Amino acid sequence: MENVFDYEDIQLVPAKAVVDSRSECDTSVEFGGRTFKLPVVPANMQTIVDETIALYLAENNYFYIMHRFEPEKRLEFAKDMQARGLYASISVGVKEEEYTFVQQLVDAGVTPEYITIDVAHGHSNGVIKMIGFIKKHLPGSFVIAGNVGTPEAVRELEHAGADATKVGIGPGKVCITKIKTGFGTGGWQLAALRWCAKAATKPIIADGGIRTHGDIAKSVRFGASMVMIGSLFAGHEESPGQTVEKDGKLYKEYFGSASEFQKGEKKNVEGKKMFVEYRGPLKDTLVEMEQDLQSSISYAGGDKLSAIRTVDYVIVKNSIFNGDKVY
Ligand SMILES: NC(=O)C1=CN([C@@H]2O[C@H](COP(=O)(O)OP(=O)(O)OC[C@H]3O[C@@H](n4cnc5c(N)ncnc54)[C@H](OP(=O)(O)O)[C@@H]3O)[C@@H](O)[C@H]2O)C=CC1
Ligand SMILES: Nc1nc2c(ncn2[C@@H]2O[C@H](COP(=O)(O)O)[C@@H](O)[C@H]2O)c(=O)[nH]1
Repeated sequence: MENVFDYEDIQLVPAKAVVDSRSECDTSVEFGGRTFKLPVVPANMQTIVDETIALYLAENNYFYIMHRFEPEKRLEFAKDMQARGLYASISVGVKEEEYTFVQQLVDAGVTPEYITIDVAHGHSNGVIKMIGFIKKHLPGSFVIAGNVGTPEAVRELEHAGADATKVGIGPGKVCITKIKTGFGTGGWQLAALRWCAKAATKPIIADGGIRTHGDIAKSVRFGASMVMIGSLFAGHEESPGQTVEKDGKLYKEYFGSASEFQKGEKKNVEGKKMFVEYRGPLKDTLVEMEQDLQSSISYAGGDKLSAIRTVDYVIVKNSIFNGDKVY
């Protein structure tokens, strides 16, 4: 693979504006038959999303994916969202009990609008089998499968019936997969996204490694329909992680789904726990993301998200921050 780069190595090249105000730019995206305000989804992790946040996001036309770490709550959650006239979007794993859970959904007559198969190594027979099972028994669900990091994996999961694939092995902020195993897309996530997107015939979710709002535009440029973000969503008032105070400053807990903390045991640990700075209300960040993306669209010379997909870019190799910090 030639041209290996990551988010900080790329700058998008401005084109002449066609709008008189950034507010004219439309950041909405169609994904799985619905239109959402932003091409952004908070990570399906226990310190990022809970029932309250999922409800807020669905009610306000944002995409969400509920995590799978309180498995017994999922059926009622899906029923409750649909009873409110909202879409249900849940996660599953691939172990035997997850087949029982999918069967429970079928027996209860509940078809979640979105089901995400959420495992570390998505290019596997276990995931292919689960895609087939869901597609057979809940054909109305839009199935997102991951995580993967190669075009072969994207093709194979699409071929198995996945409606979208999720790309990103190890670029996450609380990820230690790259250190513990030597594998993954950490350090070249944007190039991996581009590589996978070239092979994809269905939407791709870019997952992990987003450190600034500009990285959302870059993900869209390199083929993402949706961008999954953990760390930038961890520090909010509503974020489910614990709030702690240190030297008069507030922080929120953020831990990996494969951390010892999440698993409750030291077995195949590929994640860590950290604290991120408190950032205030979630809705303020969502508004700021929308405004920043509107600005990106205007720099792309258009008034819709699709304008970003074709802009020129340059490779600037790790130099754009020059020691500056964004937050
Ligand atoms: N995006 C990323 O880079 C990563 C994300 N994660 C997140 O951590 C959580 C836990 O993930 P995961 O451990 O997969 O979930 P599970 O513990 O539910 O494991 C899923 C199944 O896949 C098997 N499995 C896990 N890793 C591999 C592998 N490398 N090769 C073959 N089989 C494997 C497991 O068996 P067994 O445990 O016996 O091996 C198990 O049967 C998920 O939310 C996932 O998204 C974790 C690591 C990387
Ligand atoms: N290798 C691991 N990756 C993990 C773990 N828990 C979650 N994740 C992935 O990280 C992204 C979020 O990344 P961020 O850079 O936006 O913070 C998340 O969506 C998962 O794909 C883990 O324990 N190990």
